[in-house]
Amino acid sequence: MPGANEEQNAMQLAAVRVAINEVDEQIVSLISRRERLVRRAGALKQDDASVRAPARVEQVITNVRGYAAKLGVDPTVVEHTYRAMISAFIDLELKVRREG
Ligand SMILES: C=C(O[C@@H]1C=C(C(=O)O)C=C[C@H]1O)C(=O)O
Repeated sequence: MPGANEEQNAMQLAAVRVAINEVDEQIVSLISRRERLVRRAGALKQDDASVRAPARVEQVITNVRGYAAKLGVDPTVVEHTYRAMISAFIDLELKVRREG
C-alpha cells in the first residue's frame, strides 16, 4: 500500500502534468503561428537549396541559444528542440514545393 508521501507525490505529479499540458497547448499555438510564417518564407524561394538555407538555420540557433541563456534555460535543450523543429519545417517546405 502506498504511504502518505507517495500519495502526495502522485498528486503533485498529476498537477505538474496538468500544467505541462497547458504549456504544450501554448507551444502548439506558437508553432501554428511559426508554420504560417515558414510557409510564407517557403513561397518566396526559388529552389531546394534556398529552402534549406543552412546559414539561416545557424543564425536561428544562435538567436535561440541567446534567448535561452538570458532566461536561464538549458541552451542544449533549446538547440536540440529547434534543430528538430526546423528540420520538420524544411521537410514541410519541400513537400509544399513538390505538391504545390
Ligand atoms: C523559414 C525558412 O526556411 C527554413 C526554415 C527555417 C526555420 O524554420 O526557422 C530556417 C531556415 C530554413 O531552413 C527561412 O529561410 O527563413
